[in-house]
Amino acid sequence: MKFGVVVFPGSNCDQDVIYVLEHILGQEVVRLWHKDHDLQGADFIILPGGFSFGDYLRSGAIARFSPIMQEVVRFANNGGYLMGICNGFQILAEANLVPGALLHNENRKFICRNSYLKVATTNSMLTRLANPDRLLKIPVAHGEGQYFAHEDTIKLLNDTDSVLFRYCDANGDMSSESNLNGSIGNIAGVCNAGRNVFGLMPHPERAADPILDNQDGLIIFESILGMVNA
Ligand SMILES: NC(=O)CC[C@H](N)C(=O)O
Repeated sequence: MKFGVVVFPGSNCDQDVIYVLEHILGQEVVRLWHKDHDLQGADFIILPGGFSFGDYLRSGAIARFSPIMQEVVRFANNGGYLMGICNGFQILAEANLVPGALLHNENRKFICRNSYLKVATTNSMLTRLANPDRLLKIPVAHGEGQYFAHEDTIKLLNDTDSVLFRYCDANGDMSSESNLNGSIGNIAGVCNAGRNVFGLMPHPERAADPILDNQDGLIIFESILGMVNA
């Protein structure tokens, strides 16, 4: 599979995701500058994490108007696969490619720590190989990660099995203390109605290299590829 990783001014997780795809998973990756208009034939586009345009106005609010987003929107509307991680998720929400919005964390603090996640569905390209009985430990690092949507949208997401991940604690408990940023329904990741656009706040690329002693994020990339990297 050929991956395209979009780089905006202020992206800072592009190289991490490229490293995982190329060196851990042996995939072909092209780096796409935000001013480009050509997705270079990529089969799967990733908007990586970071602080595009310094998070001015709102995280993702300016990047959403970068020239390449015209192509990205067209690609997604034609069924192309697209994943936004953290700032990438914020850009997808600003572009209305996934439902909902990412607000400032409830405690108004930047949160940088491991999160524990429940895989809410295996009915998605990102989670199809995951074991729903096993929690994932994946780092988060964000100031604006509180998922919010109108209650009708939340109902629709639940009814259509479109919530991918929910925050919990190390025991799988979903009480309010385990909801690290105050997201509605502990939502940490969602997909769109077409199930081809995915957004998540945790950083699976930061939990994929054996040297880090935590490869819980790898199952997301392996699910995308439809194969376990033995
Ligand atoms: N790690 C990131 O992608 C940071 C996300 C975003 N800029 C925030 O602080 O909310």
